[in-house]
Amino acid sequence: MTIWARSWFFRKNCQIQGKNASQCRPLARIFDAEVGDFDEKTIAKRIVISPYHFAAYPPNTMKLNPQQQEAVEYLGGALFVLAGAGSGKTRVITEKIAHMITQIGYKPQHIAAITFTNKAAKEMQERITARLGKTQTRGLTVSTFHSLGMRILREEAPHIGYKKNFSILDSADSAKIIAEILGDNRRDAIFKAQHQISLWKNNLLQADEVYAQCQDKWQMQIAQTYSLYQATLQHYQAVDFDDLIRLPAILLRENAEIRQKWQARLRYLLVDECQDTNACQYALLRLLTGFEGKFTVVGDDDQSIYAWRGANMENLRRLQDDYPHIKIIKLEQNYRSTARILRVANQVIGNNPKLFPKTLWSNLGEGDAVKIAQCRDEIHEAEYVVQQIARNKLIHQANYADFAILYRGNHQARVFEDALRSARIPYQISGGQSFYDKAEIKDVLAYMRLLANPNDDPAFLRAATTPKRGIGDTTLGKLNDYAKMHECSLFEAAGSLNALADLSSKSRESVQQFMALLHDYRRRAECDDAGETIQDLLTDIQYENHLLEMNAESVKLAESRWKNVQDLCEWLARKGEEGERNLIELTQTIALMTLLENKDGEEVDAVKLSTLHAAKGLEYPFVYLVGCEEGLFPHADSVEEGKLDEERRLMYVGITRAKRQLTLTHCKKRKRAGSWQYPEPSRFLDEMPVQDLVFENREGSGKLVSQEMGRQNAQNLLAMLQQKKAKS
Ligand SMILES: Nc1ncnc2c1ncn2[C@@H]1O[C@H](COP(=O)(O)OP(=O)(O)OP(=O)(O)O)[C@@H](O)[C@H]1O
Ligand SMILES: [Mg+2]
Repeated sequence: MTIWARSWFFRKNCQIQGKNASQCRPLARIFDAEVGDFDEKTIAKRIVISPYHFAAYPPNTMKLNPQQQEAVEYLGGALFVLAGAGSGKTRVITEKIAHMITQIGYKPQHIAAITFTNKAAKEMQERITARLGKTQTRGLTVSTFHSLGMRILREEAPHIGYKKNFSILDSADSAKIIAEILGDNRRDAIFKAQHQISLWKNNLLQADEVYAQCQDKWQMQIAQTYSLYQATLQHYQAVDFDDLIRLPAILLRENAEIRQKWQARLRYLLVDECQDTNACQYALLRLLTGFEGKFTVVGDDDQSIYAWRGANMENLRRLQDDYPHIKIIKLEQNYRSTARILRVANQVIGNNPKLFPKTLWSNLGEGDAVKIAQCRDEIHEAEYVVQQIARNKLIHQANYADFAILYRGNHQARVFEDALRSARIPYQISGGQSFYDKAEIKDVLAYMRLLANPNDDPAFLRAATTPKRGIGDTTLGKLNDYAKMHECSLFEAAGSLNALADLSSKSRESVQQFMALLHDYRRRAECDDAGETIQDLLTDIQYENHLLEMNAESVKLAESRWKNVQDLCEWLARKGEEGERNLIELTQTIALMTLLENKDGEEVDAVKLSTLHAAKGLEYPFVYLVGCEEGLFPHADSVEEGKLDEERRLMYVGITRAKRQLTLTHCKKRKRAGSWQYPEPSRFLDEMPVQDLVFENREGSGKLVSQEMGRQNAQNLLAMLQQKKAKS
């Protein structure tokens, strides 16, 4: 049996796969010599014994195809690599960086690669480091637009009226500010206002520019809210998520000197997933690359799924207007999925209007038919999927990490978690509640923010009251009144003798003790490692005890929360060892991670549970796309708002995550908001080529019906689907 080496962009840097370790090791060494500088231990870690892959894939050449090669070598000006899913766009970016450094002589510090998530950035960085070694990649920027924006802001903050220790507010903090301005606590109203402000910001519109565009009274009110919100942020020396890109873009647009400085610093930009850039990100790209257009962007219009966040795939078309000489390279070979999976994907997306026509083919063989399974309800659906995972793992001797369960909304995850837990199958959730969104992490972060930036009132409010220390609502109310009257921060108010004079002696003492603690740790933060400082602070405030008291009903829960805090401290300590000791910068970095995604966990062998949005760019041998029902996927709101095309692109993204086997499930009934609903199967299932599908129905007992009966049921279902189609 032959053994071969496969590169994996997203799961690990490199894996050598073979029948057993002794077969792999010699190859790993050869591979190692070719692509990286791994030590023996790393090689051992990278060996994955998986006869499943062994049987499933033809030997995979690492060689780029001619179009990829052309894209890698082209440095004549702006380049747009336009291609469908799994065609190696992301690979082109990593290979191009390697090529530019090793063959052309670019200095790594002059190159910046922009990815969509921190996780993708981390993986790309690891991949390039494995390819070129640490020394050759020192100084290379691989980050998200937000991280790059933060870097620019950190350096240029004074030019836009900010100090370098600005805070980054999370969405909950900004919602609170908006609620206060609106004088409205209804979640819907706040969310709508927040969303509108965010859209304006992402379209690079300043508060005073939006008035002219307002179409109704509500918009006028939100425009006013936007102005006040921005003034509040400035007062707190804080920025929100959108500002991280908007402010640098405005700064570079208006200040030629700073623009030239950054253009000289970042001489070549490579952007992955460019179909999801919004107006602000596009403006930043243009401002950083100048008229010469020294950039490569890669993207797929069929995978644009972030319009709700202001992403605009018209940017892809604008590229051609803004850079008339831009070179366009199309990649058409898909290296990820079997032909049947690809046909299903192509036919579904074929129902959308085409921005750029392209074809996609694969030579990985026909593969298995795509399975459509009907389940009784969501519990049955979860049991079915888990059963299939256990079965396939055994048959194909696959790893757990080869399986992904993808869904439209986070709320769908819980039943799958329950089923996986009872089957004792390890799993990892991504795209769900972020590690950094957890209350205990936000508590610690509030202290860090306050130590870094005492003007940060939201952080002051949280820290002052966690753990409880005798500073109650009345005291905070009085401090707040004083701060408003004197236009100062709560921190300044709490330090003012005049403000304290208004408090009872007990409250005054509590505030003074709190202030003494802050002063003490602010001094320490200036010279000590952030990790040590925070660890000592947590001991001082007896934070572990606080968690035990708050979770008196479950010691286990308290322990797991404390463990999360310890994880954060370990992360800080690790950063300290790597030379990043500055509390201000670390706080900003963590805040950004809060806003973007989960904690970067160690890659473990576990089934992945993910929203479809969070699965972008990733790939798995076995994919279960669950809840394919009208109302859920496509989502009822999208249908109502006429955003079916975007839902269809999301389906395309989901289908194209699968390498070998794809199963789509739907339920006959589902409990929503406490009552049973009987949804129709998703219209996207009707759009799939019948010859590439098999239908699997299950009888009441939960046992699989015989193959023959299954076929019979499939015929019935098919007839039903066709009837439905004819009716519509
Ligand atoms: N020339 C090639 N030979 C063999 N495998 C390749 C080649 N190019 C890419 N691949 C593999 O194909 C898979 C898909 O590549 P990649 O993730 O770069 O595609 P993509 O176009 O970025 O996909 P997506 O649109 O989902 O982001 C990866 O496993 C990658 O290693
Ligand atoms: Mg990609």
